[in-house]
Amino acid sequence: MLHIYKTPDEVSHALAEWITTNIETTLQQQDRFTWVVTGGNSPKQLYELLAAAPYRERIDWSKMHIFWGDERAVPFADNRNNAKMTFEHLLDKVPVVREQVYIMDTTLSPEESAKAYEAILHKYFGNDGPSFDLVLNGMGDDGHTLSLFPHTPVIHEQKAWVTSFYLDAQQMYRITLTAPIVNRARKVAFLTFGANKANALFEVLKGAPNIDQYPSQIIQPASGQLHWFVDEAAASKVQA
Ligand SMILES: O=C1O[C@H](COP(=O)(O)O)[C@@H](O)[C@H](O)[C@H]1O
Repeated sequence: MLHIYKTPDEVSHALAEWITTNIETTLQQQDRFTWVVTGGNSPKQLYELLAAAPYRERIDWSKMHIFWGDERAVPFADNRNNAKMTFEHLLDKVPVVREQVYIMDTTLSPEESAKAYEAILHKYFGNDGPSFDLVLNGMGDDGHTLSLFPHTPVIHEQKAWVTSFYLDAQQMYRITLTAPIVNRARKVAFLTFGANKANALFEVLKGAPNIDQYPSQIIQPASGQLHWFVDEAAASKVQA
């Protein structure tokens, strides 16, 4: 489902409301909510909104269990670290239970970190694999999501739940959930805005299948819902 709003500000507000309502509704039926958060720049305003009234009070943070979709293999103190950004804009400001926050450990080697995160998921969800209540994704200008970058083998990973690889273009290791695990989620929401994403959004939603060029195309929940929250600038080619 495509949700289009005029400005990035409106997108962030609408998504804050949507996420909060989802959490409230889900927690009427179960006692925990598992949320995979995204990194990058796009979610900063959304996270600030969720950390403030009225959303902060509407969410039962004691029942929130937080995971990451991907991580840049840099120390936690590095500004590029996705977990650091999430703490600064959201988690440090809400009464989340620290033991229910599962960061990708970048003190380990990328390979060990991926294995350790997979072990965490096995322990938490059992061997059948996770089925997260919500996965929040971003999409880069190049159509990547999570750390599934164009023309990288991780796009096709079927066995591992979490994997790592060296991203030549950024001279950095990445750690990422793989597509099959994300596609088991009950709901996946993309947050995407800005004219620089218009081409990728068009190709992902309307273009011919080409997951190597536009990895976001691979995110198709098997039995869950897929939502795109975008602004008019990002949607300009889709709407034309
Ligand atoms: O590198 C990354 O980029 C994507 C997209 O970020 P955005 O700021 O352009 O929305 C992000 O979803 C991912 O977590 C991050 O590692």
